[in-house]
Amino acid sequence: MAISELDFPLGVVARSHSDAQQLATALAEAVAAALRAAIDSHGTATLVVSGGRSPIAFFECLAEQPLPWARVLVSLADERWVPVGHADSNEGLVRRHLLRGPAADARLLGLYQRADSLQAAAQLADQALAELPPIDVLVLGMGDDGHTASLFPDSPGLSEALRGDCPRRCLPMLAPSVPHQRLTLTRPLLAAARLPLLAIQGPGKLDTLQQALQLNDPERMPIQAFLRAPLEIHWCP
Ligand SMILES: O=C(O)[C@H](O)[C@@H](O)[C@H](O)[C@H](O)COP(=O)(O)O
Repeated sequence: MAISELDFPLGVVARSHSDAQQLATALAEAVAAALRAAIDSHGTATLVVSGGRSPIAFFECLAEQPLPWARVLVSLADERWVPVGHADSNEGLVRRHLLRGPAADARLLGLYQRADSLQAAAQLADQALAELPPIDVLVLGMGDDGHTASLFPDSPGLSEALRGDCPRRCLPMLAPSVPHQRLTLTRPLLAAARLPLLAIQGPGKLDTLQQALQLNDPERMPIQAFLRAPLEIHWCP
């Protein structure tokens, strides 16, 4: 199946790339162009990215893009509740693979803080996110189960996080995979991004997208909440 065969809502753009490196390069160029436009428009740019395994090539391409990086604030769509030095830390991933070269001048607003509990850590992240300007560019990933950010099906608190009027910016979540304890930005914050992008790879994730479109139930497949204009999907086999 090709992504062009999926029936997305009006305004959702789907782009297909020959391989992961082509996707990473095209995504980096699209994000850099949007960041430049944001800086031209209002002097700064706010970029929110996801973690996981697949963004590394994208981060490394984006880091080399020429733009006034000191005017860019980078934050995270979600975080594993582990110290930044932990191998599973999304902040650690961004610091290693994105905040380097020209992009080393960018500022980073991380989500992880030590706390007595995941709930307390989510409160601290929620307070820190009060400083986050409106998101200019959001890059989401997606799991085979239809999760995005750390909005996981069956996680306690998912319904609250998916509310269109959720008063929290960040909530605690539980993932089925380790590390189980996660922090996620909530639907209102993510859905308000000026340019939302979804980067996925492989036929399995096309199947997941097709299921999400057919189910039309964000509680069962949270990605569905974001399959709407002006989402731009980048996919490769
Ligand atoms: O912290 C995380 O793991 C991510 O934010 C998560 O939402 C990720 O985007 C998906 O799990 C896809 O991960 P891959 O791109 O590695 O498949």
